[in-house]
Amino acid sequence: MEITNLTRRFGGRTVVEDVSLSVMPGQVTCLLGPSGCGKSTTLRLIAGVDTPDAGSISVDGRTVCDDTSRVPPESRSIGLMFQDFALFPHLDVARNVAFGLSGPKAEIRARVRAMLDRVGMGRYEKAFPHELSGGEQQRVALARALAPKPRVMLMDEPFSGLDDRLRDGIRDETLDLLKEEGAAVLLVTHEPAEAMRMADEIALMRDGRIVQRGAPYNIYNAPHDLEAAAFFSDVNVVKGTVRGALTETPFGAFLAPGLADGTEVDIVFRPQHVRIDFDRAGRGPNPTPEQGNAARGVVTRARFMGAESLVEFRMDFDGSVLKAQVPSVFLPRPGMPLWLMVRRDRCFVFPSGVH
Ligand SMILES: Nc1ncnc2c1ncn2[C@@H]1O[C@H](COP(=O)(O)OP(=O)(O)OP(=O)(O)O)[C@@H](O)[C@H]1O
Repeated sequence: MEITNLTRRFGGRTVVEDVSLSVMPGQVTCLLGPSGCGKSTTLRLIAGVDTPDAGSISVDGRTVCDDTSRVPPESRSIGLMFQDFALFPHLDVARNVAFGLSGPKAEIRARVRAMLDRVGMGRYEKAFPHELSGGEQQRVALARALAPKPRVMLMDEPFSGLDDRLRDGIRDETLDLLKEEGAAVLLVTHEPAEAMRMADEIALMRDGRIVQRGAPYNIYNAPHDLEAAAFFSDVNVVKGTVRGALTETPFGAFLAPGLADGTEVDIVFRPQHVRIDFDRAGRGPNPTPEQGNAARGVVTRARFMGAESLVEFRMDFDGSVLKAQVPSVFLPRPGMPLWLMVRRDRCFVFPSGVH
C-alpha cells in the first residue's frame, strides 16, 4: 500500500498533514503517537470512510483514492479491525466470519472453518458473541477481518480492550497469522511497547505529521528529537552550550557537530544507560572513554521494581534531578551520595526547544 501526501482538515484545522507511507506485503507498520495526533483519522481516510482534502492512496498498484477518483470502502481490498468495530451480536461466530465473503456456499464454509481453526476457535462456530470472552471475541474478529484475504489490514488499537496477560499472547498469535496471510498491515497504537513488539517499521506521528520513520531499534536508539526520545521511556536531560562543536558538561565533553557556538543544547539519555558507583571519601571513579566523567549526586528516592531499581538523585552540580535504572541488587538509601556515569554512545545531543 502506498499513501502519498495525505491531508485532512476539519474546519480551519489540519489534523492530518502531508502523510506519506508505504507498507509492503507481510510487513507491519505501526502508526505511533499520542492521543489526538491524527492516527485514527489517517486510518479512516485509508479505509475510505472519510475523504482526504489532498493526497492519494493505492493498493497493489491500483489507485483507490486521489483528487479525481474514489473507490468505495468495500472495494478497496482493505480489512478492518477497529477497537469499536465489534462483532455482530445477532450472528453466530461462523456467520460473523462469513459476513464479507462471496462465492459458492461450500467455499465460504471451508474458508470460515479454516480461519476459525487457525485462530483456535473451531469449536465455537455456533456460539454467539456474548457467550465469548474478550480474547475469544478478538480472535473471531481477526478471523472475520482476514477471511476475505484483504491485501491491506488496518488495525486501530485492536488489543486495548484485553487485559495485560491475555494481550501478549494474542498479539503474538495475531502477528504470526498476519505474516502468514501476507497482508500489508498498518496498526495504530499510542503504546510504544506495543509498537516495538509488533512493528517491522514504526512511523512516529505528532500534530498530524510523521516526524520519524524506521525500524523499532533505530527509532529507539536514534530518536529525531527530545520528544521522540521521551515517548519511549523516561529520559534525563543535562543542559549545555556549544563551543567549537563540543559541549562541556559535568559528565565530560559531548560532540555537537554542525551546531554553532553559543547554541543551547539538551544532552539526553535514558535511565538504563546510567551507571552508579560508590563515593570514596568524596571522590568518584576515574574517567573512562566509554563513560566520560563521573558526577556526584545524592539519592532522593529509590524504588524496587523487581529486576531493577529506579533511583533518583539530586545532582551536586546544579541541583537537578536525574534518574538511573540499575540492577535491583542495588537499592541505595535516600541521603546516600553516589557517582553517576553515562554510556556516551547512548546519549543524544539536541538543540534546546527545537522540533
Ligand atoms: N469529524 C471530525 N470533525 C472535527 N474534528 C475531528 C473529526 N475527527 C477527528 N477530529 C479531530 O482530529 C484530531 C485527531 O483525531 P484522531 O482521532 O485522528 O486522533 P488519534 O491520534 O487517533 O487519537 P486517539 O489515540 O485518542 O484515538 C482530534 O483533535 C479530533 O478531535
